[in-house]
Amino acid sequence: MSLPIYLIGARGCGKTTVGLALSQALAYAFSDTDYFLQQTTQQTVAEIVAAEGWEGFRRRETQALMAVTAPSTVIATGGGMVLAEENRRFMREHGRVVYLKADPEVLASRLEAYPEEDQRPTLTGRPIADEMVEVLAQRDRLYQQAAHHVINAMQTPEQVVQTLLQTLSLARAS
Ligand SMILES: Nc1ncnc2c1ncn2[C@@H]1O[C@H](COP(=O)(O)OP(=O)(O)OP(=O)(O)O)[C@@H](O)[C@H]1O
Ligand SMILES: O=C(O)C1=C[C@@H](O)[C@@H](O)[C@H](O)C1
Ligand SMILES: [Mg+2]
Repeated sequence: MSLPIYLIGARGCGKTTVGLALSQALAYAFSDTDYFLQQTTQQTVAEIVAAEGWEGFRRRETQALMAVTAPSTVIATGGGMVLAEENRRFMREHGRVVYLKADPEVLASRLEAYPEEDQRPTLTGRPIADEMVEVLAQRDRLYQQAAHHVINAMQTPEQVVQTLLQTLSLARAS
């Protein structure tokens, strides 16, 4: 059995989209911490945050990360998973961690096209483009710190999957 692969990065970088395709290419299982939370609570992110605040959501997110961790699994994490040092350490110790990195303008244009506000309630109260700049300014360092590999996520999903496959097999060989 192989170590889990954790995909990290900001909202819209493609963790869910690319993660599912990568799992199929590797014949791995696929889990998504946001989806896991939605299924286990029967609530959207927006509903959890309204009831328990972001603090409550973050607590649940840490539990979700541990619950979905399993061998031969691609795990799409929530965009804020790296905020807790505990989560960064857990992922690095239990698997391979890949940061899907993209510029804020690219992320904002993807999210403006498909906001999915139930799953992505505002983090700052500011327009998406401004929020993305602010969030990346705060988190880029944390994504870099947590990651074993950094991948350019501003390619088509198919290209991102190919880059991931190459990067992960090179990593295994070295
Ligand atoms: N490489 C890509 N090129 C173009 N569009 C993409 C790419 N990856 C994802 N998208 C699109 O961007 C949107 C967000 O993608 P996705 O839900 O996979 O992001 P995410 O990283 O899982 O975000 P979140 O942190 O909110 O869960 C979707 O509409 C998806 O189709
Ligand atoms: O970037 C974030 O903080 C978030 C990203 C989403 O995946 C969800 O986990 C939630 O909307 C929070
Ligand atoms: Mg996602």
